[in-house]
Amino acid sequence: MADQHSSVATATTIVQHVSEELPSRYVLPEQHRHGGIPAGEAMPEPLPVVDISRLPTTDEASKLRAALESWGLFLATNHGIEASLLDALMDGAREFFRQPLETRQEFSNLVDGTPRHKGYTDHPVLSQDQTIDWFDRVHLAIDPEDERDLSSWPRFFRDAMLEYAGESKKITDQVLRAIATLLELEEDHFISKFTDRAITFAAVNYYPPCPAPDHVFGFRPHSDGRLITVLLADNDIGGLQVRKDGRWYNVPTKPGSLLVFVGDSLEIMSNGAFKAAVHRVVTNPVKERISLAMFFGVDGDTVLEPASALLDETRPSRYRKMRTKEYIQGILELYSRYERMIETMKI
Ligand SMILES: O=C(O)CCC(=O)C(=O)O
Ligand SMILES: [Fe+2]
Repeated sequence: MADQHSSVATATTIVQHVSEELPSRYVLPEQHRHGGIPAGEAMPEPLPVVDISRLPTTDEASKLRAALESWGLFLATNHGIEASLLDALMDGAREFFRQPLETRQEFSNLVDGTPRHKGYTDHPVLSQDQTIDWFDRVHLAIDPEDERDLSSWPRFFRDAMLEYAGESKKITDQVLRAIATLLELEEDHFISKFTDRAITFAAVNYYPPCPAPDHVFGFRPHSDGRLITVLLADNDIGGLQVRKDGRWYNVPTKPGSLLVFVGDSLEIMSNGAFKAAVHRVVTNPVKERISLAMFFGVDGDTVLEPASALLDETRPSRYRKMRTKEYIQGILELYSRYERMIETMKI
């Protein structure tokens, strides 16, 4: 999420020392508490499932449309990625987070004390008085390729991650082709924007057990900034929730499948036809949880704006234009105040 991180003790470290009392910087201000009830509701209908291998067919494309219109999120099946690769990623991630702090810090995001948007960190902190969420993460720059810096990736999941990055990009391309077709745009409308400077990031998230789940967020409510997020979520433990009409619903997982989210950039480019999924993670008092998010975005200089073919006199632009890098910077600034950048873009 953020480009800046602090060097304070991580949630993982804190949880080893604190059993009942939370350090105050994790404790949510009263107005942001989730009603003291971290449990979300069961979805009123099953989470839509899209068979990626059937996506070019109109049947499957209409399922995709329904999924995007109702939740901005769906479960992707038959995506072509071997279950063994997904398992290797999860196992590698789990192994990394089980290492002593010393080992984890070999991959720190700090270079001479200065945070970068790569490496191992506790939750992004923009100011010292901001509350933070109960998770640690490893950020990896995947694209552009010249920023990849493989030697700095934790060996525990390096090879699996590299393979997975390529495979999940194929899913993203298939989904974006189908979405362009649904919007009656050229099939390559979105993927033609993935130039060799396009940005792909991976985040490996770790939520340690939390002694007070109703006083913290695992990950505060947000939508992802890029076009598409492909998420590999822990099958053993829930916690991810999505918001719809002001209510929070538990997102189910399915072994072998992936979750695909619409991000803010796609919401803007589709002129709001498909809205970004607002989601959050709640913690568990006894179980740890791991997820792996792959964010696919356009390059920083690309202007985010609705596709011109979607605009005419009767369908005006519903969003202001902004360069991607400024948009992402805006997300980071508003994040500390629990606000969403996309709201400031609406006309
Ligand atoms: O942990 C999860 O399930 C979601 C993570 C997430 O929302 C993110 O990395 O942006
Ligand atoms: Fe997210």
